[in-house]
Amino acid sequence: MTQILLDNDFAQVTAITLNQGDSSPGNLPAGNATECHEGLSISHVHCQARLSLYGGQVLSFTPRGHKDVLWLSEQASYQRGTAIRGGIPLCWPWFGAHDKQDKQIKSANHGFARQLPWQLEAIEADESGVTLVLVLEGEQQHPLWPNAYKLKQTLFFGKSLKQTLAMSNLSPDDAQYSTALHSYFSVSKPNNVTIDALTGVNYYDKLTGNSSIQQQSVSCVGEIDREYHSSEPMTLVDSQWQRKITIVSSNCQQWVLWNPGVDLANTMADIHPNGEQEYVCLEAANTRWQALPAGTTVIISQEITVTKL
Ligand SMILES: O=P(O)(O)OC[C@H]1O[C@H](O)[C@H](O)[C@@H](O)[C@@H]1O
Repeated sequence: MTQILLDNDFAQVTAITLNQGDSSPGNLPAGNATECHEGLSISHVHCQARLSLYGGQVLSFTPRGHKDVLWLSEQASYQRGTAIRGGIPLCWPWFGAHDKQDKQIKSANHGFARQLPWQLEAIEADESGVTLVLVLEGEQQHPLWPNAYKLKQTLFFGKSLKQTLAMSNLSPDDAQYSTALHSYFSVSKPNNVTIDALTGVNYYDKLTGNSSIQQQSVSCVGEIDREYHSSEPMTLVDSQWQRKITIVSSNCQQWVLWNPGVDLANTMADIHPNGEQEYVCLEAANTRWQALPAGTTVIISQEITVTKL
């Protein structure tokens, strides 16, 4: 039975179950996976959206009159111990592979926050949109990051999507974090996408290990995996779908541009055939260690807006 969590003049929020094969916003899945995650479906006059409590992960955001802004794999796994492929995974408390990773201590790529169940703390809705607060708290979660911590994610779904992540170090010891709001943007084809604001920006190419300056307009066609050192707003223009997605971040020093390309995607069980032709990841990130002193809170955020060309 569908549980309605909020129902007022402006919005309805319902609890849903997510499992494999379910990629349509707001629908109850008919899949037959052995495991599944709890999710929320949001319907507001300005948008439809969906998220997973596992990972505290936004999966879909569809402002009225537009296609979904986010891409979600049809073969995403909804099993514990794996991350959900698509939407906006939260990479925390480290981005990518932990640099102290060794054979003794295994460390998941992109940290543990995207593979833990978050708690829903609050829901509100008014004429401008729906606000949700999700929380993840823990201590001794991982040998490489034992500090007591609290993450508070505030999501506003309206004409735009506003995402704020407050990271608190609750322990008496200083810590460091790196992070990314790892957005998978749904596009007609990576080849049809331009991101002019990356031109002229210094970047580190994870595939070659070299740093360079982006001389011409960047191609979003994979395989590409780069950290651009810029905190400027980005606009991803899709010439075929005649729309642009603008992302404004705060307190993030990099943008990560990633698409696996066909050969790597074919080795990834959770990307459906040709799925890599349907998205570009542009991630608001702090890819290098940042201070998170004992007893402090650091906040990062992004706002995502889609408009017709
Ligand atoms: O497969 P995942 O662990 O979700 O990582 C997917 C990708 O995320 C980021 O964009 C990184 O820059 C890539 O190096 C990585 O391959």
